[in-house]
Amino acid sequence: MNSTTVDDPIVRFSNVALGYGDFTVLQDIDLEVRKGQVVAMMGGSGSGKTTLLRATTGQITAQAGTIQVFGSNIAQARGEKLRELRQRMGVLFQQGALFTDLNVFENVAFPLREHTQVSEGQIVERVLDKLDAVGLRAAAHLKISEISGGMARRVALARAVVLEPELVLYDEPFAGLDPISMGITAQLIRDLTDRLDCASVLITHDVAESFAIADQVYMVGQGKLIASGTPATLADSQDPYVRQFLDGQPDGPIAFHYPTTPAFTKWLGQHGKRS
Ligand SMILES: Nc1ncnc2c1ncn2[C@@H]1O[C@H](COP(=O)(O)OP(=O)(O)OP(=O)(O)O)[C@@H](O)[C@H]1O
Repeated sequence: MNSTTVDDPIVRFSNVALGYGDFTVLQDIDLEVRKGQVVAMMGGSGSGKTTLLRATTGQITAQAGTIQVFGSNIAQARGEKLRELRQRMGVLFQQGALFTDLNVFENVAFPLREHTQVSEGQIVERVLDKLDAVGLRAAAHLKISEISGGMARRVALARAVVLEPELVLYDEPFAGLDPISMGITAQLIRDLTDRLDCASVLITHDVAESFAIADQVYMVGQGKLIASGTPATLADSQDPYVRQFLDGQPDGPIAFHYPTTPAFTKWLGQHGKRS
């Protein structure tokens, strides 16, 4: 069994192609995520960010190339091995749905009760510690209906890290938040990464928030990796795609039209038309 050493990246994509059926969304992807890093994976709508996240968790397998997570080829991991790899990851989904019939404390305690045998005393300690990290220790007793949307996001964040994962994946962590909550969430992600010494991957299109906390940025578009580097390097880039994305310009190389896929061509053919 492979296992990571200090120098190994936590996630490594080598010449990876990803897609669905005969539709390839992204190809020639090389990327690395290392311990202690916050890595932002950015790109326009439909560019393949969520697809990258699904590939990292092993929900989809690469059409080409290899994806290593914690030193293991995720495509070859099955059953117990896949479960073990996934237990080392925390995922914060965009709709980080909380259990509305449980209070804040019980929501965060849930993964501990499900996946560990730790004592009740340990549960109280660990849950309060994570709630403290997101500034909600004193909200432990509240019902989910009694907290705001921004607070709910922080509870979901505490729940995503309560098992102290080595890798945390955030799917659009800033979506739908007001500017202040966005800034707080970004800083929380940075602080939690440093505090747990884990790696964090953000799937996002929010430039300001992710650039403020990321060590490394990967930008996807036009079916490939368009740019990678530190936020400062990307901010200086003159690449037209990078500029259009960072400056939010409506006109530029980023396509407005959804690309024609084999599945669409087939569908069109069934309607007596050609693309
Ligand atoms: N299950 C699926 N089956 C077929 N095609 C899919 C599937 N999921 C996503 N796609 C396609 O893959 C491409 C990339 O989608 P993805 O969700 O990864 O983009 P994204 O960058 O996360 O977009 P957004 O920011 O809008 O959420 C899109 O063209 C999408 O239609």
